[in-house]
Amino acid sequence: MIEGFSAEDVRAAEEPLLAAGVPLMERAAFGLAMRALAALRARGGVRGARVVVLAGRGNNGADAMLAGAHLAARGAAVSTILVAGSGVDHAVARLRSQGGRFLALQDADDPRAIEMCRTATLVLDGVLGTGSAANTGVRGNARTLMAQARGAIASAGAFVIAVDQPSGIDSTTGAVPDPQAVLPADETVTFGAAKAGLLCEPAATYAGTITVIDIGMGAQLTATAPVVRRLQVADVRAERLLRAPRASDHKYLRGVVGIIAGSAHYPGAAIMSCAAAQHAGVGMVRYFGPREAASQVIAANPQVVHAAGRVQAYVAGSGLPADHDSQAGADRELAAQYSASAAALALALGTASPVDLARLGLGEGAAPVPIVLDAGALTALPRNLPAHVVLTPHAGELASLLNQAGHPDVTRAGIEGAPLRFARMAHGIFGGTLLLKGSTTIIAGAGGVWSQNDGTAWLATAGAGDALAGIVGAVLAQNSSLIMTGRQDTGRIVALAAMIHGMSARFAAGLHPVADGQGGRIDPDPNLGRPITVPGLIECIPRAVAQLLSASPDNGGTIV
Ligand SMILES: NC(=O)C1=CN([C@@H]2O[C@H](COP(=O)(O)OP(=O)(O)OC[C@H]3O[C@@H](n4cnc5c(N)ncnc54)[C@H](O)[C@@H]3O)[C@@H](O)[C@H]2O)[C@@H](O)CC1
Ligand SMILES: [K+]
Repeated sequence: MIEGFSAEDVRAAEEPLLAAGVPLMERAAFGLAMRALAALRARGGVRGARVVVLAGRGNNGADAMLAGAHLAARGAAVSTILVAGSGVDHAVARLRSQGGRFLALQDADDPRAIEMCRTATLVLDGVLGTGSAANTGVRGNARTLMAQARGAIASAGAFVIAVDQPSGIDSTTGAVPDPQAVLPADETVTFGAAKAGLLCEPAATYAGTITVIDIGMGAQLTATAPVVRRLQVADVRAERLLRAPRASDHKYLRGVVGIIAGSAHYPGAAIMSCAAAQHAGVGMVRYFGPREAASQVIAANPQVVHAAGRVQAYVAGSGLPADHDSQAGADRELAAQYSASAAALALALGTASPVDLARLGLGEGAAPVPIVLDAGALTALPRNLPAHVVLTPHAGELASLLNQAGHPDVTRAGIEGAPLRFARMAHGIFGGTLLLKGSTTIIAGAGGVWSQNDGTAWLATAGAGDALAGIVGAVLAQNSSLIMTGRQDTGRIVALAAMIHGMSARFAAGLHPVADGQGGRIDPDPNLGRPITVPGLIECIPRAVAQLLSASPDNGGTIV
């Protein structure tokens, strides 16, 4: 598990160690230098390599310069641009003593600074760290330089390491107030613990590979709640989050998912959602929909059962239009789908009427089960939903939900610029467990916030969300009794679903899974991969499940 902390909490954890004289900065700089050396060795060697240090006047710049001194001692040509005109004295002196050269920036347009960047092999971005004013981005001369240097550094093909964080991002929220002045990094070498903002969009896009350098403050943070967590392959195994079939299992014990999706006019979402759930390893998928749609679903997935009856989790709304009234008025099938979806939500809330239960093929006294509300089911939601009601909007759908909830100014673009903030806000309003789709998936629930980034940009394709809804339904069904008895956090299980979805997409794109953080690294596969289709992704779900299951014989959960 990767835990992302607020900059404030990391700084608070550092304080007692600093007071005790622990050389945190030396440790940070040494770890940074080791990563920089590895990057240089992979690019033709250290001796004679041209390293450019962009140093602000705070400790972030000092870290970068002290690392620069290690590199200079090993033969690299290290040039430092002091973007604020000066820097921490002892770090300047150390680097100078190793032969480092300096340019104290007085004029933001100084051509010498851009020229240095244009010929760099490696750039260390040490302009701003956790001490920066969060909501402004880089300012002054430093801003002008960063904005101009981006192009020069890109044309040099230089490897960029962000020191602690890319300068100008909000390391707690992941906001990027001034994207034009942020230098995209190939790697972020962060100290002590991952900062939450590195795990959240849009900042995550600028961070590249994240490497956490242990500077000995882990113990200080154990009592601190992380802002976000990220589930990794090893956690799924260690916590036995996936249930492998047992010899004594039959199909009902392996989880049954009920899918209320699509219609005769919109069968694709139902086909994909059912197929995804089936491939994720449940015992049965029941399809709730009109006969004509069902025949298409079954033609594509012959094992799907078109009969109402008992399930351990529902998925409702995929492939159903959001504007119920205008659509359903003209289409009786859609109207029936909406009312089945409403009945399943009522069951989850414990308020189902006999008519609702009959619609779902259930008898009196049927117990609540988890439900996923997707696409057309994401409208006019009640508040204070229990955790086992999972909402899976994309940014546009979340904007509509928040607009309906009395926040007319919230826009899709606004949410994309601050997904963590809006996911928390929506969870605060609606309760339940919220999965906000995006290049990084944010899950906000009663047990905290998860940020999963297991996929690939190829995943931005129609139908990927339908597959996700099916996978979420499958893992909820498999963990239904644990969730409904409070023995498992719904958010953790939804994070697992996002992980299966992302891994499947990477396999379909010919990529390896995102590397597992061993040695403190989160390493994306450098290959670009290839286009994927949603059926291709679905075919790869069993491979993702198998990888996550290995060494995870049984989660001990019973599905009833
Ligand atoms: N506190 C500690 O014990 C440790 C801190 N470390 C490093 O120290 C960093 C934090 O250092 P600081 O607190 O000195 O802060 P920073 O180095 O992040 O920056 C503070 C300085 O930047 C300038 N500044 C602030 N906002 C600005 C803006 N918007 N535009 C341009 N300039 C701006 C200010 O002049 C201020 O002096 C961490 O990110 C990490 O790199 C590490 O050395 C590990 C130990
Ligand atoms: K930085």
